[in-house]
Amino acid sequence: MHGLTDQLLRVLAQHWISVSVIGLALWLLKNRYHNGLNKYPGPLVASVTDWWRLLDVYGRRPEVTHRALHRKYGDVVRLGPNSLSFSSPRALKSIYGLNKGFIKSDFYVVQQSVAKGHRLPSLFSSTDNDFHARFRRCVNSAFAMSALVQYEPFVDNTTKLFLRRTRELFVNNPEGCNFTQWLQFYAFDVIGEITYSKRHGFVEKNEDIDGIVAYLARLFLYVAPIGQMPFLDRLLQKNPIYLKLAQKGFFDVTFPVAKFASDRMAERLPELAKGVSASELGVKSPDLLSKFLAAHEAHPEFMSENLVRTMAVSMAFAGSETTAISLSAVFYFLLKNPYALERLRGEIDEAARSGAFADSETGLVTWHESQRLTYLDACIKEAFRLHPAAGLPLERIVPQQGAEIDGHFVPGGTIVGCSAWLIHMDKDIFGQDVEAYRPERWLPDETLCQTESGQEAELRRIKEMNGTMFQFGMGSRTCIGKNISLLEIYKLVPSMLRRFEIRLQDPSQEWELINAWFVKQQNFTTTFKLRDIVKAEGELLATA
Ligand code: HEM
Repeated sequence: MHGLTDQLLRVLAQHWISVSVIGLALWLLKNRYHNGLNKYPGPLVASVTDWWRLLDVYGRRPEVTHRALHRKYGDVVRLGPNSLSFSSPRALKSIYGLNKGFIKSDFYVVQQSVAKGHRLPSLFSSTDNDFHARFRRCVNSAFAMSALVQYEPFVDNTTKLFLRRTRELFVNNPEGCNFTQWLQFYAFDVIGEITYSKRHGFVEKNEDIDGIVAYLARLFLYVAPIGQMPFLDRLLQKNPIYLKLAQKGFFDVTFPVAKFASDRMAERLPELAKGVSASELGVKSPDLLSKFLAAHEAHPEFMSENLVRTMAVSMAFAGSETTAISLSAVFYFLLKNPYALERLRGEIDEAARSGAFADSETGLVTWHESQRLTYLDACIKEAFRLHPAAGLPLERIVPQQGAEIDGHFVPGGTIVGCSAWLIHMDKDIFGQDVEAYRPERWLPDETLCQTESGQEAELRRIKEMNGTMFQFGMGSRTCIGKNISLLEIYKLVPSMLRRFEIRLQDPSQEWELINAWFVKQQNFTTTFKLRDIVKAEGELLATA
């Protein structure tokens, strides 16, 4: 026996290079034929190793690659040994439909934050469906459409401040404004105010408070590629040795937003324990933190203080960059398409003249007022369609028994996903000119509405487009903050257009995109001039 082992070791020592090459070849072959996924087309290298997709995402424009691959290979593309991308809206219900048993992949685990060496699964990053369902039930009502009325005063405060600061800092300033960053400052302050009744102070100071924006940008640049091979995270940021040392207090890498959340909780918890009500504490209208704390009181066995903190921090993580990117997209496409800007401004001015807006001093538009602006709605939807914030497939793992997706049986354990960057390009749903910015696609075509059947067909077409939009995800993990972000966007865009003449500093310049999970715009510099706010006709007569 010993003789045989010695002989084997001697052969290995002599031929280690050939043995390694054969081992590697076998491993690559195993990957290639894994679970029978070799029948799906895609780049050869992608089928044998996840390094292909890691490097692609590291290149910062994976959505461009994904589009090119689907154009070449069709509706299903293999992006890794165990990973498939689906581009047809037909796949959405199978993957994201309720009670289908799919779970989020480890891509999301890489996004879990760590506090004192312990991982903190959040509503966003948890891969446990039962934990998620319980968590979501505890906090869902805080995000309902009916709760929006309570948050509008918070959004109003920050929006008025934003309008004032834009005037002070950027009107007639030849240096222009880094608009994406400025909108991100806005989104951070709104979320701060809605969550804690307190802003971080980005807009007041026009600076990246505590380096939060820069921290988030670095974080996403890390999680996007590393999330393609999540085991690397256990060697890097979530290395067990590092986590152990952090538990023992050798490091404290608390994210500045987590510190802000902890400080606000520390202000409230002892007082609430003494029976002091939120309003006595100066919380004007119920903010998100007071709702999360109420959930903690109602379900102390589940909704721990830690979960309250995690939820508060998630608001900034999930709700600032995404909203700022979407706002930037709305403005950018308008500025690049003067006919659309003209038409939208016409709609807003017309509404102002007819007395549709209560405020003619600051230019602020209420949520309710914004809902009557149909062309505004079309411009926002078209920007969402052409520039969805999330730039990667929303990965899910197929349940053990396998599943039928868009006519294909996919074995259990396979990672599958759809990206809004592909879904929104479906010509059958959105029209042959999907590449073009055309807000009119969201409005009934008057020439086709001459007959009742024509009108019905137009309404059906628009309903189908609305039902296919994927910028907020779908199903049980759909964006919980959707209504809050819509509140911000539908108010800010018309308010800014009433108040300012906004121009691209260099009209010929295109923005640059960086897809680090969220597709952030760079090089989007604008200039501002003050506009006279259009007043209601009745108001003009009264002052004449
Ligand atoms: C235009 C702005 C926004 C966009 C485009 C957006 C996009 C998304 C998407 C695509 C998902 C689903 C991710 C997945 O299935 O993998 C999601 C989930 C989520 N979003 Fe948003 N989001 C936006 C604004 C917000 C805001 C303002 C908040 C907080 C106030 C927020 C909080 C969350 C949370 C907590 C989740 C996880 C929900 C769950 O798994 O139950 N988002 N968002």
